[in-house]
Amino acid sequence: MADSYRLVLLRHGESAWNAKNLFTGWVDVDLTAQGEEEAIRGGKMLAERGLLPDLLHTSVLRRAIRTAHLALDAADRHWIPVRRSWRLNERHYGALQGKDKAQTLAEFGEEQFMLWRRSYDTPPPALAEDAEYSQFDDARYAQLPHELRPRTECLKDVVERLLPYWYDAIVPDVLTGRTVLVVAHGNSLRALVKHLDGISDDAIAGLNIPTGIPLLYELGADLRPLTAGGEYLDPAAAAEAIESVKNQGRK
Ligand SMILES: O=C(O)[C@@H](CO)OP(=O)(O)O
Repeated sequence: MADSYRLVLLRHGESAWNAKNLFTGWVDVDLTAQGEEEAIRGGKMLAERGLLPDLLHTSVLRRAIRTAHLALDAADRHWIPVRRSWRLNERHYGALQGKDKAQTLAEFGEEQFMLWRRSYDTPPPALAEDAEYSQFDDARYAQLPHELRPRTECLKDVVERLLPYWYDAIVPDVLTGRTVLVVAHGNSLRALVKHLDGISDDAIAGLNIPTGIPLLYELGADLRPLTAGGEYLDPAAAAEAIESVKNQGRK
């Protein structure tokens, strides 16, 4: 058995709706030109640190799939095996999908806005199955039993749907001793980091993940981080970007 294992987490680069400040969730928006640059830069950081991924896991959303491709291409690792799962998708934002964050804050006030954005167990109102920004009948979820298709999710729901994939698909890859890259989303990665670092339901509200900056976790034999919180490959850029994610919605 190896002494330690390597896991790299990467949030997709800036998306079109990140740039417009809209709640996104499961809406399948693309990267902006800046998001593409972030992805390429993320891949270069991996190569410069000698952290060449051997195996890739992504969500089934375009912004994560394209970020992974651009990053791996930049690191000359575009050929590695990949598995994708809806369980790595962004948190489903319910009826907030497509809504402007600043307008939502102005309409509902700071407390409700932050409860919806960052509380562990308060989901936004459910989205009707036939609403404009519903993914209920999207072909990529056709194999998913009706009752598993979310209409809204809080972070607790994300932890519960993500962990089976962590244990059944990602952990076996990590235990091979190869470098595993997971490209996903702000809130699905918050759910994974909560699990890895054992962060409390209250404290997770204060944790934000920046776009496009690889986060390295060295895990011990018990699959717990050797360094709490892992290591951002560009800590200064990460600190700055974390502040801006935290303040989204505020002018
Ligand atoms: O809109 C979303 O899906 C997420 C990530 O962009 O937003 P937030 O950071 O507000 O949870």
